Amino acid sequence: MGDESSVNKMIGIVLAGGQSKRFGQPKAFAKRNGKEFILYSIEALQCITKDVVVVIHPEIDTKWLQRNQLTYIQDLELYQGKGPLAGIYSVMSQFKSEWYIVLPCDTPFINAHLLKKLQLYRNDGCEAIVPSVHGNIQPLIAMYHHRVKEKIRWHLEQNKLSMKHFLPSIHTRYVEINDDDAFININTKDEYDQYIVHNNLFPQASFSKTK
Ligand SMILES: Nc1nc2c(ncn2[C@@H]2O[C@H](COP(=O)(O)OP(=O)(O)OP(=O)(O)O)[C@@H](O)[C@H]2O)c(=O)[nH]1
Repeated sequence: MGDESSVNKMIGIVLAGGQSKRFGQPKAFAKRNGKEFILYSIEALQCITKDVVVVIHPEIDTKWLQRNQLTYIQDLELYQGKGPLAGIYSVMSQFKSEWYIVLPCDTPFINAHLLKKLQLYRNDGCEAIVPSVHGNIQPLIAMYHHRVKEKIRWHLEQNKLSMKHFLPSIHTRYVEINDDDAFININTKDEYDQYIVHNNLFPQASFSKTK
């Protein structure tokens, strides 16, 4: 991955460095239709780019990742525990690319079609392309230009870790997307029962507000 030119290159990032506290076990490996949640994210990204990096929590068992021949790292030590910005920065600082396309590990209804829509805006001169669904922005299902790397570092250093506060500091293009199910993320066992076990999707679905 490292020695190709970074121009026009796209790297996929799967954020799996969270603690899954509300879920009670690593939600990346919870399953929908027999398939791990994280694999839905990986496969959607693989439709866009062959270069996908998974950023894992230190306690995740890596055997599954190795079996599936996936590239994975942990958050840089300095920024561990600092949330999604730490994951994005950790990949940006180790894998060179022009653009990075980010997904969380807990959106098992995600699809590549949505990601392809975001890509259409990458020549707009913007630094981030972020979907909005019924007014809820989704910065963890988004694209970031390599230019924002140092700004992310600054936010990490200042402990300004909220994505919602980070986005206004860069040139962000918001894209309204109405594929409601694609944005469903699973945080709790109740949500797992509702969306996965009972397949109780939109219009009942509610979208997690970004921290
Ligand atoms: N690399 C990295 N990813 C993170 C970090 N914190 C959260 N994420 C990921 O960001 C996504 C959204 O995070 P949350 O929904 O809050 O997940 P979580 O932190 O595991 O869940 P809780 O512990 O219940 O808050 C998930 O895919 C997480 O794995 C982090 O510090 N580093």
